Amino acid sequence: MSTPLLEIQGIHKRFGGLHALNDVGLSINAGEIYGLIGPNGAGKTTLFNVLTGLYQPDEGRFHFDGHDLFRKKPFVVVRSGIARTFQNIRLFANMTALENVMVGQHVRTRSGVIGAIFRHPRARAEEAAIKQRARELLEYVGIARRHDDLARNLSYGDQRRLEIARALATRPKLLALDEPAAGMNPSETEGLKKLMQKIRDDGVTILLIEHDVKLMMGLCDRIAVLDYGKKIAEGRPEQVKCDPRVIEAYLGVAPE
Ligand SMILES: Nc1ncnc2c1ncn2[C@@H]1O[C@H](COP(=O)(O)OP(=O)(O)OP(=O)(O)O)[C@@H](O)[C@H]1O
Repeated sequence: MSTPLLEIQGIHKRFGGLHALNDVGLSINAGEIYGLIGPNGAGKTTLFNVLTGLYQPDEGRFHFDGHDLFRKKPFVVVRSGIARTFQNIRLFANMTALENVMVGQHVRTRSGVIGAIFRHPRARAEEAAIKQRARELLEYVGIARRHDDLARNLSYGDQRRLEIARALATRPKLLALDEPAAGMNPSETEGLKKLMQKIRDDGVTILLIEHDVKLMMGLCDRIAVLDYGKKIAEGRPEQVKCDPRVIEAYLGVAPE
């Protein structure tokens, strides 16, 4: 069997007396769309924050693509190939769509943000390449026509797409999406589903938090279910939706 792209074991995260993640382990294979579901407060975003270096876990093991990422800083995690979006959109509201994506690429440039500001010749050449790539990414996520618009003027669905473009700009192997369909109408959600499938088909593994159970069941290869900080089930969608612990904790009734 091939080595998983991401493997965590025995992850614990406590906030004072609250045990937000309690012995959580999972492994994600390259090329999967892996879903994370669970009731509000189950620990899903906390797990994302641990996986992206925003929170330091108290215990556990965390390996990604040959790197030991346990308690590593966010920039180390990004450079190792994990990018994410946030539950509450975090764009640079007063920058254009194009500029938002260009910022995402600076983690991979040789001259970095400072070099770009002082406009060294090498930085200028890099900047042109970055701009070109940013245009391609906007095209890829389907919002090329909005490249000169300020991020705050984009529709909600387009802002979500822009966040994905910015995350892809870091050239991730794993893209972690925190509730990307929240607030979307059914046709926007359908479009987003197609975009996620395209991203996966182009070689990027996806870890996804979503409350839209229908979307998750139709999209994910495997799903893990968290409840009160513990993983209570994991498997293919059709297995998970019939699991009595999942029905009791989360689904209430079995979905059709
Ligand atoms: N920085 C923090 N300080 C204290 N408690 C926190 C912190 N972050 C999360 N928690 C708590 O940890 C628990 C898990 O929260 P988390 O946001 O991970 O849940 P979630 O499954 O993502 O929920 P939702 O579906 O509502 O987004 C909650 O009880 C939350 O209040």
